[in-house]
Amino acid sequence: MNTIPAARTTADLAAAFGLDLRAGGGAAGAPGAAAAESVVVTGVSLDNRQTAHGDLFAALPGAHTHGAEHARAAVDAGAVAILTDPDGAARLERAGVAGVPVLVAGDVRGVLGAVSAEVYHRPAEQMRTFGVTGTNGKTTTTYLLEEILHGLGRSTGLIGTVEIKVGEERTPARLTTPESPQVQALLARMVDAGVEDLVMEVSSHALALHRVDAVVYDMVSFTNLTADHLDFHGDMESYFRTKAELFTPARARRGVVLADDEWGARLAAEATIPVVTVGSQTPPTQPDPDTDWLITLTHGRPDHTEFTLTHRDGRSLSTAVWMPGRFNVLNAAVALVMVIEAGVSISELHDHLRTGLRPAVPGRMERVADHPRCIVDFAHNADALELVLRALRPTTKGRLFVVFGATGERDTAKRPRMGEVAVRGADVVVVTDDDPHDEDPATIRSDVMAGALRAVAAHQRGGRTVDLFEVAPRATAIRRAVNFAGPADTVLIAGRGHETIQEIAGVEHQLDDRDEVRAALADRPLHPGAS
Ligand SMILES: CC(=O)N[C@H]1[C@@H](OP(=O)(O)OP(=O)(O)OC[C@H]2O[C@@H](n3ccc(=O)[nH]c3=O)[C@H](O)[C@@H]2O)O[C@H](CO)[C@@H](O)[C@@H]1O[C@H](C)C(=O)N[C@@H](C)C(=O)N[C@H](CCC(=O)O)C(=O)O
Ligand SMILES: Nc1ncnc2c1ncn2[C@@H]1O[C@H](COP(=O)(O)OP(=O)(O)OP(=O)(O)O)[C@@H](O)[C@H]1O
Repeated sequence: MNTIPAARTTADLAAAFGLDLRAGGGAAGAPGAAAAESVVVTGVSLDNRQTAHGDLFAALPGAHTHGAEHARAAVDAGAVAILTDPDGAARLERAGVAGVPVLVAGDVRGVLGAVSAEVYHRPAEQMRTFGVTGTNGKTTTTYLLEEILHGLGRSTGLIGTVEIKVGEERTPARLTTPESPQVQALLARMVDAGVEDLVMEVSSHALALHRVDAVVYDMVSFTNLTADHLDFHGDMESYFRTKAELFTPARARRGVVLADDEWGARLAAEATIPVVTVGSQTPPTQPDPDTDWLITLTHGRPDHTEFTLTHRDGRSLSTAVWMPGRFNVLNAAVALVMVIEAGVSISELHDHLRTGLRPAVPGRMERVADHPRCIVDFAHNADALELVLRALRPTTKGRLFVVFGATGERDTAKRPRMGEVAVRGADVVVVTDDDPHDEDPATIRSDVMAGALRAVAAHQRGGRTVDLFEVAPRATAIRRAVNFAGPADTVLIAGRGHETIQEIAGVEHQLDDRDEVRAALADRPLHPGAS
């Protein structure tokens, strides 16, 4: 619900965005031309199931349907005007949808962000905005940023994969970056709730699908780019170019780029906004001597890593991040540099940094139990899986188990690669289901197994043994791994993190990896350990 007095007439919107205003498509019962011009719009929606009274209903062409097919239902739900493309307008006319004015644009997605921002009174301009992009690390970095900003006494709002937070109010998220009407409505609610800083994940889908048009972030960051979402982007080059769009003046004012990988280095060189670079000097990567902020890992402990961040000009800070994995130091460094480059001095951060950063990120390296140590993580591509296994190895006294699968109807190329890295990094590999969606789970598992088996064969030649199992359903796989593990072992359950719904053939099943671990441990009296 938007409590900002959003109000724009259809004539205002038509004039501002060059839209063709039609009085109800000429159908019987349509308002006259004058009436059509003065209809007041108080919100925007693009799904009839989320339409409220006073909304402009954006009827978009989609991969499955045209929103115009749902316009009648949207009007019944209270929509007072429709924004669509010429095809949509023709559909409305054919279906005899009447009674509300129709605004026509050549490319509805192309104008929707700006239209939504206008209807909600451009809320992004009324707070400080931070956006984070990258294949991995967006969610973690946003929670780190939120923690740092809270430490400074700021009131924050957060939009990301796990949840949406407006002040104290928390709602589970459906997309990493919502569609533009929801983004603008949320931002308006945040302004209303007194939020000073917005912290938000910006996915590559969001950039390609215009979900954050009309938001010019004050500070953006890039964590990394690795193979994922190639079903949508086609190849790494176009995936990179989509992400790089965030580092242009139309979308952001300043940026922070983690330049450890070739993509980061290239982004820093090609960005058309001022950017600072962050780099680490831990082997195997060597930072560019021109790196602005250098990360040095000082002490790796089982639960936290201490590190120092030094600017070329001599400024320096030391702190720790209480999440396992070198990659979480990088996430923490990016979050800190974003805040510092936004104008906060290191001395202002001092008290907070003394205790280190301890964000509670649901389903990200979340330690669910000890003896065996059971960790639930969201690693769902080959790079993340490899890094997580590498991060857990030094603190695993016994064997390292991994239970994971791959998502259905998404990037199929990553499946065998995930199988390979699991075998390379773990001692016991259990391949199971992730979210199959409408794809046959057995086919997905066999794609993952193909890579895993190749890697097992290679390892055997090298004299190392890895136990490989295929177990479904997922709850059984978790149970087997937990039962089989000894107290000194580590069991990583990867891929679903915070998620609680598993979709199989259109049916949603309740499944929370963390609950499954706890249940399995509860049935294992010899090795109690659930925390
Ligand atoms: C590939 C993609 O992003 N698709 C998005 C696209 O779906 P689509 O083209 O299939 O839409 P459609 O189902 O044909 O519907 C067309 C229009 O009719 C409307 N409609 C449809 C049915 C109905 O009953 N009523 C109705 O009004 C829809 O809202 C839509 O506006 O438009 C829909 C609504 O506008 C989005 O919800 C949908 O995201 C889907 C759910 C999705 O899964 N997207 C993922 C891939 C995504 O965006 N992921 C990124 C990245 C995450 C990461 O980094 O890991 C994210 O930001 O979440
Ligand atoms: N900087 C990083 N580099 C590589 N891997 C990382 C990094 N940070 C986190 N990861 C791994 O990737 C997983 C996803 O992390 P996170 O949720 O923070 O990223 P994300 O970009 O939000 O992912 P998604 O867009 O899929 O939601 C983590 O569970 C961890 O395994």
